[in-house]
Amino acid sequence: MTQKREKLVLIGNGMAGVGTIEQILKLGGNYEITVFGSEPHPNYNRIMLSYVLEGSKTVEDIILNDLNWYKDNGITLHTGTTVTRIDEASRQIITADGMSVPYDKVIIATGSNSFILPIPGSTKEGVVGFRDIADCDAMLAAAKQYKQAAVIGGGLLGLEAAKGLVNLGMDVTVVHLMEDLMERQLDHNASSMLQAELERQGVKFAMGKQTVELTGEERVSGLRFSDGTELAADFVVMAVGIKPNVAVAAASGITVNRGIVVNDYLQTSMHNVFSVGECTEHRGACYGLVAPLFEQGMVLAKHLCGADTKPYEGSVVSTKLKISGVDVFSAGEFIESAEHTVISAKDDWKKTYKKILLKNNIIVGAVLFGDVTESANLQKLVKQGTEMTDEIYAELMGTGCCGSGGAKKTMAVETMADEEIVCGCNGVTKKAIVDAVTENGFTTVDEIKACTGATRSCGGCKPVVEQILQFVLGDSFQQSAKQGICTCTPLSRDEIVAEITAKGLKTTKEVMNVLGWKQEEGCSKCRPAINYYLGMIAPDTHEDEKESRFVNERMGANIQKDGTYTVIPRMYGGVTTPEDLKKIADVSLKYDVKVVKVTGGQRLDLIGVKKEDLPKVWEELDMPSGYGYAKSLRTVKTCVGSQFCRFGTQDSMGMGALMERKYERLDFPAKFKMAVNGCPRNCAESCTKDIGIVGNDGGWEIFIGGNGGIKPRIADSFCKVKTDEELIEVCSAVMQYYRETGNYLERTSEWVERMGLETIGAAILDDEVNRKALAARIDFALAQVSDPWKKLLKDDPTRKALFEEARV
Ligand SMILES: Cc1cc2nc3c(=O)[nH]c(=O)nc-3n(C[C@H](O)[C@H](O)[C@H](O)COP(=O)(O)OP(=O)(O)OC[C@H]3O[C@@H](n4cnc5c(N)ncnc54)[C@H](O)[C@@H]3O)c2cc1C
Ligand SMILES: NC(=O)c1ccc[n+]([C@@H]2O[C@H](COP(=O)([O-])OP(=O)(O)OC[C@H]3O[C@@H](n4cnc5c(N)ncnc54)[C@H](O)[C@@H]3O)[C@@H](O)[C@H]2O)c1
Ligand code: SF4
Ligand code: FES
Repeated sequence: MTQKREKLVLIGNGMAGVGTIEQILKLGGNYEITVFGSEPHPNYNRIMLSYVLEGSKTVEDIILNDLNWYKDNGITLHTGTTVTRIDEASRQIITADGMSVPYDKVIIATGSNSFILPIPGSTKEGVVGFRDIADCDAMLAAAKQYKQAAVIGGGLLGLEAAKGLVNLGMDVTVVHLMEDLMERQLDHNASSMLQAELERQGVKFAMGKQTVELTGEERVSGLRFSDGTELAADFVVMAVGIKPNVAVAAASGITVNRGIVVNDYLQTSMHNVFSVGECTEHRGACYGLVAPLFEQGMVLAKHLCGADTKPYEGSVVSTKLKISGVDVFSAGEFIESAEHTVISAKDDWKKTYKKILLKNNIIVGAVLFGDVTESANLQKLVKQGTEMTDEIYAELMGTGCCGSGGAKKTMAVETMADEEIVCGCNGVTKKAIVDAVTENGFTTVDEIKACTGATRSCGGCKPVVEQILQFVLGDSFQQSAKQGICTCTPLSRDEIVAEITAKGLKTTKEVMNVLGWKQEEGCSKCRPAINYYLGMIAPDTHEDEKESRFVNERMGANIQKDGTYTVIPRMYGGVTTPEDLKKIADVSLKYDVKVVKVTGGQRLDLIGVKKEDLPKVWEELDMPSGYGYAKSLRTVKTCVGSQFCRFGTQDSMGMGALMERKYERLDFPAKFKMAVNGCPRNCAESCTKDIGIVGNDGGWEIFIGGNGGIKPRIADSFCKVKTDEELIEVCSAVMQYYRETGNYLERTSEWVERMGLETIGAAILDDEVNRKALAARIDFALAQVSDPWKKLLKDDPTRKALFEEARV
């Protein structure tokens, strides 16, 4: 006779609750599981909402367990269903919509709610917290319609929200109560360095301000502060902390304080009812970060499965701000007092800061800014209450002899317990990583990420994951530690390019075969990259492999949400003629183009062309493609310049058109944008372009490495030239050097940072022979390119296969 399974009900479908269920499943717990969640989504990674807002991830990307996972594990899931109370007498869970479900055991994991300041105006339209997908959607929508945002609260959440809104194009002011940002994690030094860096990235600050009212009619229009000053804002995000959500527990008669009170085995005051996550109060502490929640979940899962477990004794927390270009870390105690011994180093030139606090020679806390390479190590030392020694000091402060660091670091992971969580964001233990190496043969961080989830969120655990790999793989680590371009190969980009050149490899298949790819067919990461490298190395003989290109490049147009495409005809230098405009209008009317949009690069974008109409549209336009989809020169934006403008000293329109004609159609590692301006007023915004050109001092100034996208970067001034010929030679050399040394998909903004401006200058400005050779090589490559549409329109079979049959 089979044993009757106990009914386990989870209230709260968030990271802590579902993390516990995952552990129970791993331990083979024999439960019939039901999950209730108020949100309409399956379990997702709340941490990554900051990336959704920033635009680097979508909601789909952050789903941790999709609906199939629940089904596959026999879990009954009720989304969009709020539990109101637990009826102990009848052992039933009662929901707001009248459902009652029997239980044997219950886990409450209802998380927290955003704390909304109880001030007049806080319920006005345009005021949100930042907690869930719905809040994130509200912020994304507001950014499209409104421009002036205020984020109240300069903690972790407020700063990540502010940076996200800046990326969305809003003018953002962080309003902070204290004089120091993140005062719960950072000391004054780190805090001011952080503020300076964020100001550089476009965030504004109003410090030491207490908001007493949100003004406006129905919609918020501003903030009023206690000192009588005001700030205009048509959108307000409250990020002033969280409030544990104890509603279900309180309504059920369970003891609550700030959170739901539990003992060391996560038991509440009600028999058979447990609690984990942000809603929980353990030994007087409520946590607001995921690492402690996973630690709680691990103890509870073992307890519920009858496995041996130590009691939960509390957690030491550490934080990492998820804003690119801002490296800040804090763990344990961070404000010094008389009982502390302080070790610190501040470097105003490198903009780095390190502070370590000792109490009776035990490492009790640390703050890092700028260089966080020691963060994982420090986190562990603080957590274990390690005594400071000469060796550890040398390791942390970089004063030891070189060569011994690696060994010491692996010693640190060697002493780590198997069950210790390495990746706080995803609850991955040391054992899970070791198993992924020993049982599955994985050898790289990427493979560990795909298998276990470690490093998938904030990335803060990557150094420890690397150290574990080093520890388990020993001598063979060096070979695998260098990251391949994808999981199909341990070879780096440079090694692949060298092998292709040395062995004269001709096709992606050949490269994969000869260089021993783990997956015969490669993957979507390596195939387009190799196709690019092959074309860059042998522009005259390489046969472009359409099947290795991304869909937009195969189709020669950008696919849209609704499955239609956009068509961008080339307009050299952003200049057109009445005849071309008429052609565009006629074709748009004939093929029912829904919207004609002027792009940021001064082109016309015909949006909503059906796939089967694409060849006819191009045929009838009879204009070159603007390559709006390609990893090649997109546009050369120009200002009016000396032909018409009163200030113009150079012919920017003429030079822009010349440049666009010269460099169009050639493949680059990533998309490439240019601008040409007639004078330093810079109306066509050279500073955010891969190459920006500005008429200056009777000649031209060349800027490189600018970017206005997700990771904005102001271009660096590269050099000044006197003549048009010099201008073209330098631009040609920069482009070819980028083509030859850039990683596939690496924008020039990243390339300049990686290579260093000095290296690029040495290769191009200081070495005339090399400059001329680079310029000659790009001319040779340019001589091989042709209009793809002209070719395609004559190639019936390809045209049919691409545009008239179902697959793309
Ligand atoms: C934007 C953002 C970024 C963050 N970044 C980080 C980070 O980088 N690092 C870090 O460690 N932490 C970060 N955090 C905090 C982290 O996300 C939380 O600590 C963690 O998600 C809490 O998990 P939880 O399961 O306890 O609560 P939650 O994730 O809040 O889950 C609780 C769930 O229960 C549901 N629920 C509540 N009441 C009921 C009810 N009565 N019936 C049914 N369902 C109910 C809620 O709708 C919710 O879905 C971030 C938080 C946010 C908002
Ligand atoms: N990278 C990360 O680890 C990360 C990112 C986002 C959120 N989170 C977590 O999410 C939770 C919420 O984050 P949070 O930043 O809102 O909480 P928080 O409590 O860490 O910070 C709130 C901040 O708001 C300030 N504040 C309070 N009242 C204010 C007022 N009236 N006006 C202006 N400022 C005021 C406080 O001084 C404090 O610095 C926290 O638990 C946090 O740890 C973590
Ligand atoms: S950048 Fe100078 S030349 Fe060009 S339009 Fe502006 S003011 Fe005129
Ligand atoms: S600790 Fe954040 S991804 Fe691992």
